[in-house]
Amino acid sequence: MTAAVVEARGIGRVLPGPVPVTLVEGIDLSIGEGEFVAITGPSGSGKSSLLYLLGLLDRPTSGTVILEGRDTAEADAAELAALRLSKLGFVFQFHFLLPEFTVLGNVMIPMRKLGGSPEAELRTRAQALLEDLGLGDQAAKLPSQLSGGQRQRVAIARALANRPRVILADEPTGNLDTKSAQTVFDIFARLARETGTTVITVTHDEGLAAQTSRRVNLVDGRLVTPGVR
Ligand SMILES: Nc1ncnc2c1ncn2[C@@H]1O[C@H](COP(=O)(O)OP(=O)(O)OP(=O)(O)O)[C@@H](O)[C@H]1O
Repeated sequence: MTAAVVEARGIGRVLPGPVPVTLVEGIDLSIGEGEFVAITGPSGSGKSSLLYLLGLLDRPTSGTVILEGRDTAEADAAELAALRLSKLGFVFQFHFLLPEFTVLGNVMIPMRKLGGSPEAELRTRAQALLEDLGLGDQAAKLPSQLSGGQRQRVAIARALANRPRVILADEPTGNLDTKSAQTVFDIFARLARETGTTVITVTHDEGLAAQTSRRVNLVDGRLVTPGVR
């Protein structure tokens, strides 16, 4: 078996307060290279919370997340930010593209942040990513000139900018029509299959979840095996 890319060891997240709120608890997971995983479960079951923990956007209050064999429990905020920038790519329900930047400019933002390559090389790589996602002729446009489905594909290109090991997506099709939603899942499946990128996506769409290679089902913040209560 190949080594895990992302591993959760007994992770839980409790929001402190007079009445503490448990978002997730006791999650053990090991996700390998090129897996395409759907996190499913009823509304409020903790899907987004789990995704944020796996994506190092939030810290567990118990347990730990291991990324490519590295225990992130001791990492400080700057180290977590560096890991997110270089190893992870995020796609959300809303595209969060910067409206004043062109499509190409948006894809180049994480590349510039990471640095280390000449501008011309970044430009070429961003253009190639857009072409790969069927957006080659949209590079000079502003996000406002694109359709919702195209904007989400730009957001995927931006998530792929620094060649992440893992793409984490939170209801990436929640705002899209059926056809655009299918395109997003086709892209994810191809990325996983052809490039070995691990894709972890939250979805409440059963038809889309069925297209992934693995389901992680949550009920009340805990993992359950589908069909077993
Ligand atoms: N900041 C917060 N304060 C209080 N409760 C919260 C907070 N964040 C999340 N919760 C609660 O924790 C639970 C898990 O939330 P989470 O968003 O992870 O669930 P989800 O499965 O992604 O839900 P949905 O499908 O509706 O997006 C929910 O009951 C939610 O209301």
